[in-house]
Amino acid sequence: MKIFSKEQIYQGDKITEERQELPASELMERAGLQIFNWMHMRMQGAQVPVHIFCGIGNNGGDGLVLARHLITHGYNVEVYVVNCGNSRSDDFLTAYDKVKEVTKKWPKLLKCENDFPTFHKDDIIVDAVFGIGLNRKIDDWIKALFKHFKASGAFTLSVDIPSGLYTDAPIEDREGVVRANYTLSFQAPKAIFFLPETAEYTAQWEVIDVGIDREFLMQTETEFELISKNEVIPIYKPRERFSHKGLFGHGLIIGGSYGKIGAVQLASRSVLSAGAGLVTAYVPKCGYLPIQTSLPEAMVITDEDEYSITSIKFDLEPTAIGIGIGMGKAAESFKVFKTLLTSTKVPMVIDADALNMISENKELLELVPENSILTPHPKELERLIGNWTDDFDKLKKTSEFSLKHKVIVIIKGANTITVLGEKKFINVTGNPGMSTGGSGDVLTGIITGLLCQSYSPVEASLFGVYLHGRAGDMALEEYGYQSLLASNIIDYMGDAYIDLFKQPEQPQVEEAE
Ligand SMILES: NC(=O)C1=CN([C@@H]2O[C@H](COP(=O)(O)OP(=O)(O)OC[C@H]3O[C@@H](n4cnc5c(N)ncnc54)[C@H](OP(=O)(O)O)[C@@H]3O)[C@@H](O)[C@H]2O)[C@@H](O)CC1
Ligand SMILES: Nc1ncnc2c1ncn2[C@@H]1O[C@H](COP(=O)(O)OP(=O)(O)O)[C@@H](O)[C@H]1O
Ligand SMILES: [K+]
Repeated sequence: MKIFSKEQIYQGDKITEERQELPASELMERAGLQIFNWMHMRMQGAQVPVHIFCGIGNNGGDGLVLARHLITHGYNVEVYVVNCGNSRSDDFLTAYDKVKEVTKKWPKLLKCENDFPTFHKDDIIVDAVFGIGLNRKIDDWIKALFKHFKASGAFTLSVDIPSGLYTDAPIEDREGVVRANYTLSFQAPKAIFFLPETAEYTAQWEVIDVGIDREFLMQTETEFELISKNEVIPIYKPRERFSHKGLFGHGLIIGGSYGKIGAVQLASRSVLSAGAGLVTAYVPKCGYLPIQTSLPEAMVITDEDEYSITSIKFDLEPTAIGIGIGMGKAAESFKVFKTLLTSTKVPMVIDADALNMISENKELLELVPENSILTPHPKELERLIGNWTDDFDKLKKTSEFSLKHKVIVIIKGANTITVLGEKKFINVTGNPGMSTGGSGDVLTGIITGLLCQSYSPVEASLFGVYLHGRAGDMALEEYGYQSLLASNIIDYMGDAYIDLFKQPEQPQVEEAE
């Protein structure tokens, strides 16, 4: 699903109004009606007090249209206009007049803290103060209003985005943002719903279809894209009846050191569970017995050294290589890693200590083969690209890094983001149960296994991250957040594959009437 920028959303509105020859306020009417339908379906006429807080732009206008429908359907509604300036939008004014036609109880004007109403924790707050048009720091009294919402404990529904968040920019004041229990976002979610510094304000979200021009939606290229089942199904390569293991590649996992052989076992097993035909683990001598015993399906090549990787010599032609897990950063390991980078042409996943070696010796970046996949967690990313001021700065610097070195960077975490040049793909699967040692090794193995099966580096990255998270989500149901282990993610890889075609995903949009 595409994620549009603020400018693209305004452009989409304009194009839609022109192409569909819409009367003024029609999109706002659709927006308000859709939100009403959403609430009406859930509330079924319940007389819970609904407090609707409207700004003076179009977000506030949406709130007024909603208020009008709730009032005409007999709901218990209080409407407030948060008087934050003098520039009331035309559509806001139209919506305001229409509310006055259906009730004698006019919206209450709020100008300062003394005007704040009291509400009960069982009431409902609708936040239609600011949408994507927020363009500067909010006044202290509006910040106090948002704190007042939070202190009430009432369920808070935000229209389009939680008020106080910028659509395409970092947060300014963490207290000056509405904490929404639910956000109904028009046409597409916003990138801020998924970034570490802003995701907490949108506990749950849903998309409302206001009927933006389909051609515009299809043809507009976006910087961000959300990757869920619908996006990965077209990537999946079905198996032919007469296929054989030779078609599915041979993965080579290079890593491990004394006490960290398990990482290679996890990654190698993941290569196979992702579907590769063969896997070989390249480990120090001390890894021979553990891997042969715990993973009979794998082949093992050992280094000359007992405890760490000091020479990478193999007489096989791997289809893809995953390197770095549990490898350590010994001087010899660095030397052979450098040699491998200059000599290999096969697609590569570079993780953990291999990333750290690059960070400590930036000249290695010149040698990293084009389209290699780097899989840093945030700490490893910081070592690679330097520190950042906020999420947007981080993504900008990662894009620059990706463009400069022609690599794919997978920023791991909740909502893992795959960065390919300017483009950012946000993954939706995965859960905090996966915050456990070894789950990154599993991801490296899965992506290596997909590269073995002729998935392109970008396909392997997106599909791998999706499957890894999905398997983690399915494992969660059996193990729970605390007890989930990295190896459980591998156990559920089969279910994650089967699940792709099990139930078609329900579209996350409610059709416009
Ligand atoms: N396709 C769609 O997505 C559709 C979108 N629609 C809706 O339109 C919304 C966008 O509407 P919008 O452009 O009017 O902006 P909005 O968010 O109401 O805020 C602007 C107002 O706030 C003010 N203001 C700003 N910052 C401020 C501050 N710090 N402190 C105080 N004031 C501040 C600003 O004042 P000004 O800068 O002009 O002085 C202006 O008055 C969008 O989120 C969605 O809800 C639907 O109606 C139709 C389909
Ligand atoms: N809260 C979370 N939600 C979703 N995925 C998570 C979460 N925490 C961790 N993960 C995933 O688990 C993996 C952890 O990787 P990493 O930190 O490298 O672990 P390790 O080094 O122990 O193997 C990443 O793929 C990350 O996206
Ligand atoms: K809002």
